[in-house]
Amino acid sequence: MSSLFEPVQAGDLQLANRIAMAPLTRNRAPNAIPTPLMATYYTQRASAGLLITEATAISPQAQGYADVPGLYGTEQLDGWKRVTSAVHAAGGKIVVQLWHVGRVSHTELQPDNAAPVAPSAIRAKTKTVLIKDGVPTFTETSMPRALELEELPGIVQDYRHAARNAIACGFDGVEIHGANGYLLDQFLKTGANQRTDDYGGSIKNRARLMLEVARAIVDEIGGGRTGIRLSPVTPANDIADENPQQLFDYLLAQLAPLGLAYVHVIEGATGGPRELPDRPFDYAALKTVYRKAGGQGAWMVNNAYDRALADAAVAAGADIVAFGRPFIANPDLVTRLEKNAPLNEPDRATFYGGGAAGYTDYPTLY
Ligand SMILES: C=C(C(=O)O)c1ccccc1
Repeated sequence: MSSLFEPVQAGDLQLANRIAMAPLTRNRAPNAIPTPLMATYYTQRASAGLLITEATAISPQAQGYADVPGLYGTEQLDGWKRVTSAVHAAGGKIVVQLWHVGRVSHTELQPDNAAPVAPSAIRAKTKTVLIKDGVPTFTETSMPRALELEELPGIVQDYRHAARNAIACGFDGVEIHGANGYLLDQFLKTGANQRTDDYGGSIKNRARLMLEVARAIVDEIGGGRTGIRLSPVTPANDIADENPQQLFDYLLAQLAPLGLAYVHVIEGATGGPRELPDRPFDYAALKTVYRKAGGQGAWMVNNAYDRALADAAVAAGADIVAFGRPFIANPDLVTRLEKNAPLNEPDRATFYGGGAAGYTDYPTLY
């Protein structure tokens, strides 16, 4: 029976163990430029089988929170090269999560203070983070405008270009952020997408943009270096769909032939309950659909896992378990899990914004 602590292959990625660090937004990249402190932070956690970076904007339009990194400007790429070099020197593997926030943004963060973009002009009842007088401040998102059909190929190109940049920066691959009510998830789901053109209405049409992006990235860097993150039933950022099981069965069947390195599935509400009585979902059935359609990518599971739950998931067939908040406070989480050692508790007050406090100052066991 597989163990959390044994090596695993995910596409082209040979991982030392089955523990991944989930993407964690930390708002510590002023002007979207990764800092030396970020290189320290990721390197401290390099014992993870796979590091997945915090969500990283593919373009200025893709930005939705203050001080989150980008992957489209020279200084940003130089910052990321410092991160990947340091992680590789420590023996780690790292992929970057490619992000377009869509409607989860604010005019203050958009080029020319424009309205954020979305599949439809429907405001998300959620908040984003602006920095006001140096203080991270949760602020209502702005009313978005609906993207014109003619704009969509350009967004697909932005994803392709970001994937090319990622490899040039030394990343081992990319993770497509298709979850948590951001742009690609907005197009997928009926609560945010009420278009009447080829990108709205039917399940096939609503999945179109996500699949065009996935195919473009696979064409650019290869499926073996491409993962995707999905959240079938999360309510994050005011997202919902009328029939998630049918929607994701279709999506996974279409993703199966792409040879992806992994499929990363958030179970339940992101950072919240794993079971949602009003939003039932059969994850095992979804994995079966993916495998029956020929999908061979590693199956990565996430949300509120601990050692016992992770062992059970791996015994039941999960290939990788992603841990989020535990990695914030425990840079040596792999060792602590293996030894069933106590975990440091994360300080929520320093999750978003700031400097070394609550970022690189958590103690290790040894
Ligand atoms: C990128 C995020 C996600 O995927 O939920 C995020 C953004 C801001 C705060 C927490 C998480």
